[in-house]
Amino acid sequence: MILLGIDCGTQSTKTIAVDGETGAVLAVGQRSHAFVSGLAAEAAEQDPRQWVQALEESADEVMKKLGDRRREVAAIGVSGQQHGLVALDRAGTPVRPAKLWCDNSTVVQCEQLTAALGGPARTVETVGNSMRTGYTAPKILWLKQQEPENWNRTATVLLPHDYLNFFLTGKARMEFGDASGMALLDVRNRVWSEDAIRAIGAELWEKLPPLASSREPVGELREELRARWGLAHGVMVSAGGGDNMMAAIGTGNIRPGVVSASLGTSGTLFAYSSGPIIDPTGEIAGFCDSTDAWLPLVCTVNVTLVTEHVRNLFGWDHVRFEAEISKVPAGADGLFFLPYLTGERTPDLPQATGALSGMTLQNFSPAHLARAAVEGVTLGLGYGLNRLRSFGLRAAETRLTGGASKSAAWRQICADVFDGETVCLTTSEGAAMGAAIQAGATLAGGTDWGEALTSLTARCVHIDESTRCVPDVARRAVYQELQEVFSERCRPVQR
Ligand SMILES: Nc1ncnc2c1ncn2[C@@H]1O[C@H](COP(=O)(O)OP(=O)(O)O)[C@@H](O)[C@H]1O
Ligand SMILES: O=C(CO)[C@@H](O)[C@H](O)COP(=O)(O)O
Repeated sequence: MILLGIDCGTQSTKTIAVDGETGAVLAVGQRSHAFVSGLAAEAAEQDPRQWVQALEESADEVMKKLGDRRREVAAIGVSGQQHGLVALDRAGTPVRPAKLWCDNSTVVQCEQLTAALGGPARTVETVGNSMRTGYTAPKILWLKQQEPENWNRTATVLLPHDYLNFFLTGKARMEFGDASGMALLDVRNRVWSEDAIRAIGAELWEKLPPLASSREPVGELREELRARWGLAHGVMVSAGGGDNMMAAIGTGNIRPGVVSASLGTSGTLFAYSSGPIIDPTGEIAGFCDSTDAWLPLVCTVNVTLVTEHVRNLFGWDHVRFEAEISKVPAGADGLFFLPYLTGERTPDLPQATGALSGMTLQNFSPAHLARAAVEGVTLGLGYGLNRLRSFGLRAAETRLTGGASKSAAWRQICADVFDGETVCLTTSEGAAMGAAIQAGATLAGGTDWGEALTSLTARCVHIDESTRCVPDVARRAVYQELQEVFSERCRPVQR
């Protein structure tokens, strides 16, 4: 039995084929997507049709590598960047590009929705989350206010992974995990919040697809795609979920006592919880996971968007970037980079800008700037980790996944900043792996679902001991001091 996991991240879509018996990754395919260009600085959009093309082409690549074994593909799971607004017309065509999780153009709509729900505290009470520009509810209100014609043409509102499920099966549906990131779901009870929907407009009810358990399959793969990829009949598509929900599964974060961090375009830290975790400040997102439990999570927007920007400024490849940051000591000889190049979600600073300080003739160099950038974004994650820890969400080690977890120097900086060991899994594609595992559990179905999830995770998810990093006493002391400097300089917005 072969399971396909597809992860539509912000920068690319990856498809992996996993042997359901041995847990081995048999093939990987990847295609990039781009942001829409020429938008205002605070906007971030992508054309959902690019995701479809990237899915098709990355899956084509995987099928080619699988050869005759493609006939063993039994199920597909889809993971997707969270929160993006995909608005479809009656024919199932996007009415406009998708506004993404890192789009900060909805500050006004966040304020309006927060006021309509009775203020910040009542908002968190109602949906388990505060209104953040990253979430979907303010994007929906923005569409209604700014583009009424597109809003009137919108028949169905979906999230990125739901849209890909729709492409694969022809069925529009949402599941609890990704839906919890809309700030429209009462996350405690996993039902739509009537108050939140009323705050946008009653017509939204008709535009929301059915909402179901993350354990329920969406349907069967469409015949046209089955034939294109040369698969057997009856390939099942599972519910899938947001990329962090899927990365939780793909890093073995399906029981209490595990903390994972994803270093993708965004930085996220999350932990499985058997009950809802609601942070009155909204800094910890009170998300559901995609196994019908919960996934308290902290997300920072400025991670590889910042380090890639610096890397590109100097025209370095990743090997050179790694070498440059490795030759600068912890603390970058006093150069401090507050990394808010694109606003920030945690803390709630959607209109923040970045800052460099402590420059001297000695430290104002490309290598120092690169090191300070990595340190700045990692301190941003450290701020979030401390918040999770204050809610008792702790682990002996942090499991790292996502593109930047391939950097050994960055992994060590994480261990030193987090003051705890870090380790990677044998595949850095945690979200795609989680999607494949969820697909396998859904094949087992019914009362066997949980057991199948556990045994598949045991077969497929393995710690790579060669990547383990242990905090160094001297560097840890440097970063503890810098973590305090960081907390002083980032001031959350008071609403
Ligand atoms: N060796 C590396 N060192 C640092 N960053 C890396 C390395 N390899 C990949 N990355 C970064 O990882 C990011 C992509 O990670 P990924 O998890 O695929 O993101 P997403 O899912 O958001 O598209 C890119 O910004 C890329 O620069
Ligand atoms: O907004 C969030 C989490 O709340 C982001 O984590 C997105 O889900 C994008 O993920 P990556 O593309 O960075 O993996």
